Amino acid sequence: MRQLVAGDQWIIYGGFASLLLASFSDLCIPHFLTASIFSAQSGEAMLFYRNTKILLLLCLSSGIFSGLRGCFFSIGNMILVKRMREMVYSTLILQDISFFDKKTVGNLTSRLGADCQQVSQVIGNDLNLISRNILQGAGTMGYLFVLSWQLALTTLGICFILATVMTFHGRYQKKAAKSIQDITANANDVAQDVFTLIRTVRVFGTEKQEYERYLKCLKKLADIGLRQSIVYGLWNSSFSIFIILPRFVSMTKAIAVLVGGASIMAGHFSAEQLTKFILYSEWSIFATWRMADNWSSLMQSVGASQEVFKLMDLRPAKEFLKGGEKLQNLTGCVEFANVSFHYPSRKTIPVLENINLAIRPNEVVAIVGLSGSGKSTIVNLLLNLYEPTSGQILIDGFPMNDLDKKWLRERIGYVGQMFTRNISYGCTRKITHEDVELAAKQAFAHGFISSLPNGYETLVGDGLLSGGQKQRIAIARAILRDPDILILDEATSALDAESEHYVKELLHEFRISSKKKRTVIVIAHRLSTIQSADRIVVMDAGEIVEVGNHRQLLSINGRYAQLTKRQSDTID
Ligand SMILES: Nc1ncnc2c1ncn2[C@@H]1O[C@H](COP(=O)(O)OP(=O)(O)OP(=O)(O)O)[C@@H](O)[C@H]1O
Repeated sequence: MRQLVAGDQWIIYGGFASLLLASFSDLCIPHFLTASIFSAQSGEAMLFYRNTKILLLLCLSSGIFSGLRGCFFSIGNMILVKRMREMVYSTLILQDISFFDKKTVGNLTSRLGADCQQVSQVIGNDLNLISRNILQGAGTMGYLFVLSWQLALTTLGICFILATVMTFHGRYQKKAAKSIQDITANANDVAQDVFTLIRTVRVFGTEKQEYERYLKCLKKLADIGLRQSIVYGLWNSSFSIFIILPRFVSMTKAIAVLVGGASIMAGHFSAEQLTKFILYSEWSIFATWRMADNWSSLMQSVGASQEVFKLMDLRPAKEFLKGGEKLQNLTGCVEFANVSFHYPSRKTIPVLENINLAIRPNEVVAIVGLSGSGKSTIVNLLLNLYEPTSGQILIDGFPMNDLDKKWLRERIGYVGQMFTRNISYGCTRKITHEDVELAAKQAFAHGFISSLPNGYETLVGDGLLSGGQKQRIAIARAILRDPDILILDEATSALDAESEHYVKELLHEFRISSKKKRTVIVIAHRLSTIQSADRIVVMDAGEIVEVGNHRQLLSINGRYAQLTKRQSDTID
């Protein structure tokens, strides 16, 4: 064994000072700034080993990785924002809009929050720590083999056992994390649902049931959390078997002292080498353990981020992939040629069957029929929210698929059943405040808008306006867009009789007085509102059963006549 020589005391003092500084700096100064110089490992190193090159290298690598950690955190945060952006964008432009029929808003917002954070955790923390520990573990293990391959094999065996337990533990954590994220998303769904429908909940007195529904999700979460803790405890105890009370009594140390002591007695090994060996082996085991810990965290993140990646991989709608043709002049001729359709979420149930319908420019066509007969689905296809399963839709004689979808949508005005957004929403042409006000006046919305505290600057939320007011805003929006094809889907259902009368007149004038041709498609349950339409299309169970004007349809005494009679009976 090497004797202490002059100057060694400075190494010992330096070691102590370094350890003190390391403890102090860990408390007061960001770790990554100090770790490279004053890490606890370098203090230990100076105390016990003098300047071994490998040790310095390890300390340096530890420092560099600690330093890099700050950068990784920033990168992680940047990636978090990027992932959130990508997820929202890919969801907004996705081709299969029926995705939203399966996923709820609460579910998506949960993915956006918790799941995206997990993705950033992988990048910002886990990957960096794992690579640091792999480097440290491999470095120390290499040096252990240089010191004594027999003793190194003992340490390698322990590391191998830890790595095996780590693999199983990691797999479990990945599964558990996925379940946790899914259940959290469900819990968010329940909460969102209840808060959105709070009026219904109050009216029906179902507060307790809703609370219990939420509690059920939380209980599931607590169960998984408990199982996770037990598994983590088992994993930790497997480590403690090898390192009991870290740094004091160690099983590895005991084995090393036993085998190493025998080697020293036999003169194959020096005491200095044994000391180095014990500390290096401890270091390599700690590196394996830390790696395993980070691995399980990585697996948790991977499990939790699966849904985010699935969302980002959604196929975007065609209009976001390719342009398509823009017609110079759109006359508003719409033709459904043998169109059949079923919703992607209900593939076995046909909603439209062999629809053939040609709508001429400047024509007002009303679509009527019982609830669920497929009226809104026709509009959904025309708005290109879905694609026909067979057949095609032609616009001015061009297959709709070949046209630039964004351009086409700008030319379609849509007044839906309940849609709350400001008047200028989605209007691409240049407009002034006067244009907005004029449209609002024409739609009989100016009066109530002016009485709002912020007037035209009001942000329109769901709870602010009545059904009729929302419809008037939607009509004003359609007027402002000045579309070539106007679709009114139950656009006047919530209006009082007087407003409805004026709005109907306005829409009529809007079509006639305009210099350009404008096609109007109206869906209405109240048949009195569509009597003046040029043609009325009667639908039943996804098929067109009658076409003609009001008088013609009454004279054939078919489905339309039946519907009209039932409605007038109800009124009487
Ligand atoms: N997103 C959807 N996913 C699956 N099925 C749907 C979807 N939307 C509508 N359906 C189904 O398609 C059929 C036609 O619905 P659609 O909304 O077109 O009827 P409608 O005639 O407009 O009814 P209403 O007059 O009540 O608005 C119905 O059976 C309905 O259940």
